[in-house]
Amino acid sequence: MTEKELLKAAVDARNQAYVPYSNFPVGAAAVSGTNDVFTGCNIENASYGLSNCAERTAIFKAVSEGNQNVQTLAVVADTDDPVSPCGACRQVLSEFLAPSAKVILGNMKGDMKIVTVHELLPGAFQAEDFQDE
Ligand SMILES: O=c1ccn([C@H]2C[C@H](O)[C@@H](CO)O2)c(=O)[nH]1
Ligand SMILES: [Zn+2]
Repeated sequence: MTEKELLKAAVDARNQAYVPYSNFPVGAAAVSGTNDVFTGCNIENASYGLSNCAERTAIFKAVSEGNQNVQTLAVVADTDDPVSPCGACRQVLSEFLAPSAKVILGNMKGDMKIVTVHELLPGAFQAEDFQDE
């Protein structure tokens, strides 16, 4: 799947966003190690803090269907510059994407920026920091 195709999948997922509070729909698409694509949107809640971002929805869908290694993740929103994932999502990305994995950031104008997970969150908290081995 090309970067453009993956962004298109994220744009389609964005149409499913449940955003009555922010009116800021976001879409994401995660490619698994076996090249399956899992899409996600942000899903908000009347108890605001329970809202889930598009990136985490997509990653959690991948994991819940047996894909713990996400290769590439695309995210898109209607921002001036390519959308910038929140800190919580950066941490979750670092759990399921390799440090060098590609994250494709986009907006509705078609701007695109490709970064690595490490660039998004250098020094991410890791299981190795507290587990044996
Ligand atoms: O990268 C981002 C940034 C924000 N949001 C969501 C959270 C909330 O629903 C809305 C406004 O912050 O956008 C995402 O889904 N992804
Ligand atoms: Zn987030």
